[in-house]
Amino acid sequence: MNRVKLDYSKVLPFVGEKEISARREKASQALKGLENGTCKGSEFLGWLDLPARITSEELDRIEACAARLRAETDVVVIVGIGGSYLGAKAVIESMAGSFDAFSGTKVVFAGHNVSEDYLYELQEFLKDKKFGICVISKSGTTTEPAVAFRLLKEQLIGQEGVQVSRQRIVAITDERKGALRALADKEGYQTFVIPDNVGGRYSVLTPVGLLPVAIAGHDIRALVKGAADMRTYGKENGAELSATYAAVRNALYEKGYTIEITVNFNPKLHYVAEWWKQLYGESEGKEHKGIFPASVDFTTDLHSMGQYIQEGRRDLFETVLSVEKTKHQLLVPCDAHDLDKLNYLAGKRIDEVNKMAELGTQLAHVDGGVPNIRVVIPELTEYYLGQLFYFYELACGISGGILGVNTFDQPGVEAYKNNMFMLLGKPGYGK
Ligand SMILES: O=P(O)(O)OC[C@H]1O[C@](O)(CO)[C@@H](O)[C@@H]1O
Repeated sequence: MNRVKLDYSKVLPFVGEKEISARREKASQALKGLENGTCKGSEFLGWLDLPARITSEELDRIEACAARLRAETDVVVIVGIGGSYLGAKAVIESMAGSFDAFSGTKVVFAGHNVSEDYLYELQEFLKDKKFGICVISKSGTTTEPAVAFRLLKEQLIGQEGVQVSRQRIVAITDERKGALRALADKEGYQTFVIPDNVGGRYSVLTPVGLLPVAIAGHDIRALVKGAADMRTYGKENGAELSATYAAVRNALYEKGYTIEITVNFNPKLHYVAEWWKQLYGESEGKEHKGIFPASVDFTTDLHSMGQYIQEGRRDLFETVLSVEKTKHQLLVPCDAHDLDKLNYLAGKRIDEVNKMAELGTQLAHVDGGVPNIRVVIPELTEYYLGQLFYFYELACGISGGILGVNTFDQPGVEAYKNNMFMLLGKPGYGK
């Protein structure tokens, strides 16, 4: 099986194999805790075998719903925040053409902020369009998507009437409880279920990620297959890939490298890093512990963040997402006058320039004292994204186990919500 690979050779000048092996033992213990359900937060382990559990009938149902919405609408608004939008956004941004949005995109996002101008401008954009809404919330009560959904539902009813709106709204939420479940059942919306035992940041392979990706016209069966193959591969070798990444990053953390920067050299991966930041930040940032997840887009950000990474505080390490094969081919043109002195590149693939920038940057940052992990993705397809998602999910479960936190809860997210509710005068939240 051609697969995602891990190269931690550029970490060894900072932490030796012995230190990494010591964490591998902890990783094996953490993996056992996941596999036999004895870890903290074990009520949220539904993601572990999710890829194999997804039935062809469920994929059929998701694809049929996507086809219906694609046929009936000009655009579908995906309403959700955190894990209820980042997985879908990551796949869609990775698979879409860089300028597709300018030639009529099929999906737009809302509910991932509570910006008045964003929502106003979205409503203006939708005024002359036949649109659908895919509203996603596991709890069914998160404020940002709820505000966006209230606005968009009202607009859809205003533009198309109640009956049509009921056909154009699909809800993805809890099977039985929550405000969105109650509303969807009352209005008769088509619904899909987020399994109780799958947390939001682990839900990309549930309808949360799969339906928006299918609406956008991408291959959800390949996405699931990639994740399933990575699960199978892991079962055959003690989750070697994920356990190694977890062991290496924890060995670095224990040596004072407390910030991990996920780097891409392909801008389409920007939202994969955003998805990764929630997965790792919300899983590990507890008890005043955890590696802070950051991200940069190279070589773009080498012209903004490059100085800090090269010569700032030495508490950083990088994980570079490297896509081996580009989708297209393009050569540097030759110029008769060569006034820009670029003819030394003439005839070379643009990707060769990018790959040498990647290697040159890794070498410079290692020389500057920044350990470098490299995750190699054969090519940017739904299949390899599925592998990558599962690799990161399993590694996160293991890494949180090594850190000793409950990887699967997120108590800290309630603090801002309670203050916001109190400040907004929500009943029962005091003054
Ligand atoms: O799907 P929901 O319940 O609206 O939650 C959205 C996001 O908000 C969080 O609960 C944090 O507030 C994340 O864990 C989750 O992915």
